Amino acid sequence: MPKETVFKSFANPAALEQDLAERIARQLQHAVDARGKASLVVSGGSTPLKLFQQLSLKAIDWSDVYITLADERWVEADAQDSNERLVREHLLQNRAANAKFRGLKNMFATPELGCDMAAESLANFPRPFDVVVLGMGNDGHTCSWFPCAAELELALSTQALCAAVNPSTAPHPRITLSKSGILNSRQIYLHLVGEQKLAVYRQALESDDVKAMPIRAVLAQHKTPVDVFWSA
Ligand SMILES: O=C(O)[C@H](O)[C@@H](O)[C@H](O)[C@H](O)COP(=O)(O)O
Repeated sequence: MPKETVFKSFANPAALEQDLAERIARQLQHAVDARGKASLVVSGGSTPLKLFQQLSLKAIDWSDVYITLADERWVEADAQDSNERLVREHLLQNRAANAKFRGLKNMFATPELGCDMAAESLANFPRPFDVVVLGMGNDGHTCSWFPCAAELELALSTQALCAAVNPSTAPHPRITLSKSGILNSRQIYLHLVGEQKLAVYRQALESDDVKAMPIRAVLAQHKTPVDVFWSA
């Protein structure tokens, strides 16, 4: 289990989003006050959209906040399935429009070719990352660490910041932050909504077989605090 696991349960997603947005904003501002700038890593998917909206309204020094993605589909930045598009439309709005955003997709044809450049583009991000917000799929993936992917082992073992992944169970080639990249953080939040995600989370706690459920790479470690925020 992580060194400081907290499980917070909420009656509805709105209550969770309000609380989590407040926590993240406080931690980002604290990082800016302490070190001059802050870094935030967010996930795509459907779960965080309203959290992004809440966060975008917070009155913090957004121009000192560096934001990137936990993973990205290798599609154009304005494509429907792009996590960058999602972040631009939902997070980089209101007060957060001043944040410094760097996506992971670049001009290379494949994530394999674009991996090094994606990592280099994050060179001026404060590390450890101040806050990382992760989601989880019903197959136990987080980031783009898909159980089925041939590249999973590399994504979990490389010391490089980024890895390419070609999942057979999800659309698009992907680029993902590696396990070492994600765990080099001051705080990880796992954001889960609904009974099914709760059941998957409980299942993940039952074993340490990371290949079967890669979220275990985050849950079964002692380096970085993980707070689980779940709502019905
Ligand atoms: O780009 C992505 O898809 C993600 O970063 C991914 O890891 C996501 O967080 C989970 O698949 C949960 O997705 P939902 O929030 O849609 O359930």
